[in-house]
Amino acid sequence: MEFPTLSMYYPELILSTLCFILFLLLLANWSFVGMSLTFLLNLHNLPEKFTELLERSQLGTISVHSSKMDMVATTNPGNVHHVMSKNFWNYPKGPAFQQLFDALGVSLFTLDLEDWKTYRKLIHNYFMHPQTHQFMAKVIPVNIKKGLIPVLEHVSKQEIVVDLEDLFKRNLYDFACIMSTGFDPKTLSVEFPQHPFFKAMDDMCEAIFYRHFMPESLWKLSWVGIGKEKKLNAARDTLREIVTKYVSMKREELKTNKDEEKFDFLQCFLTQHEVFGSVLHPEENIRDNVLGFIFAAQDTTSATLTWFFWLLSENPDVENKIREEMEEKLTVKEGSKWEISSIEEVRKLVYMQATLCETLRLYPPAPFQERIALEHDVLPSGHRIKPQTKVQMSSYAMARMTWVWGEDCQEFKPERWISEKGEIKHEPSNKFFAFSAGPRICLGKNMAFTLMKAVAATILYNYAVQVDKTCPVIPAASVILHTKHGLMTRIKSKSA
Ligand code: HEM
Repeated sequence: MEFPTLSMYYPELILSTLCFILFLLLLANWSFVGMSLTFLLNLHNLPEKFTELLERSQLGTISVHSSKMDMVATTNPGNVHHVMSKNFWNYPKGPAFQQLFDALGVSLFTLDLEDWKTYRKLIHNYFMHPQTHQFMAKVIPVNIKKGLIPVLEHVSKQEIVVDLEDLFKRNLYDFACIMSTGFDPKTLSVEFPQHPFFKAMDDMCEAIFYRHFMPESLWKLSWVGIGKEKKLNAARDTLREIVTKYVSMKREELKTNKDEEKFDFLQCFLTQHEVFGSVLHPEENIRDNVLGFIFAAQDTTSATLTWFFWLLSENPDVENKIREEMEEKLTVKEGSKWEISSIEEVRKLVYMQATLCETLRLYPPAPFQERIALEHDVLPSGHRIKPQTKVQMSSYAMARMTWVWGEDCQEFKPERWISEKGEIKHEPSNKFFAFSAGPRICLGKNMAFTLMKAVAATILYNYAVQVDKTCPVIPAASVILHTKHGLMTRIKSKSA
């Protein structure tokens, strides 16, 4: 008779040990798990669930305490101002944020305190430099003429159903790559070529979203290589590989023929241009900041344009007003299409800008921001903060609070953005929180508006967009507010 040996039981032993560890983890994190479960069960409409909870709270703020974590969630503009501006240095993103977003490495987006300050200054210099503005002014029209228009012509002639969100992701990836590296990957072309960037970006954003609702100790078991963490590992490698390739291509290019016309982010970094100072930056920092640039520019603008076109399909009167404004303000040769010749043209489109602001108010691409307290504090709403309390601020929920935006807050109303003088009404960033607020406010806000107006005007002036109403348009489970199933449309040329 053969006696059982230990090796025969290896699989069962491993499985039961893992179950036991899991059980201990659950016990240790029980209240956090309870809260996470509530959210996990509502993943399909999490932003709405969050809004519901905060709507019923006092002063738009709730606090959750557990043995493992203290958290305050708020939609209160006073609290947002306090955390993001007034007491900024007490509320870094913290090491936990860096771990959640580890795929973005050591970039402006993940850095904190003094390190962040150093890179913010350098990257701010780049964004404010007149040559950056000139480079952008050249890139936007070329990107639209060579990338967007040929594809729109093709899908309208062939009467192809097109996912507008996919089209925007491609167009804005191409734009972000040219601005950040000087190279055009041409992912928006009539062949709609497969490109590893898009799957990697979607997998990364989804996995980071799920990490928010799992105990850290669980998702840190990533060596097990399962599920979303496995996809995240692959995504991290893919994204790094893509950017590393651009860095070496740039080095080669710089050796032979430095293109004086280009003023891309990477070129400035590598040539130690005055904007980045004469310091030699570590290779990883260069790679991660280029990736951070692409992440910041591509996903946010493509998500906004997608919700913008969906909202127009639900509000034809708004679309008509945009068309009237374009007829009045854009110069077009009789019988021809409108093609952007200079970015100054779209600056005049005030109603279009108001509609984009209203889209960003209701569907902010980054629906919430998180900070972690260093020291004891009291928020303007009276909530007490202990060191290590997580403060979560939701711009999505804030847009739906009657006491912040008025009784008509749920309505899509671009008019709320227009002043009596017919100009764009300024709303403080702690209330219109889509671009964040305080010293960490988005550096690409102006670039984003110019770009989105140029793309939207090209489509709306020259084409009719019919949204397929049989396909539900709902938010995806992701840190970026994309749609779950895309935006299926038919595009018809007006001159056909
Ligand atoms: C609709 C478009 C956009 C929206 C809604 C948006 C929103 C935001 C938000 C919410 C943040 C803060 C993120 C955080 O701290 O966790 C941010 C930061 C940033 N954004 Fe944007 N963004 C947009 C477009 C752009 C574009 C086109 C660029 C250009 C590359 C850009 C560059 C940046 C940078 C560099 C930061 C980091 C700032 C820092 O941490 O100091 N953004 N953006």
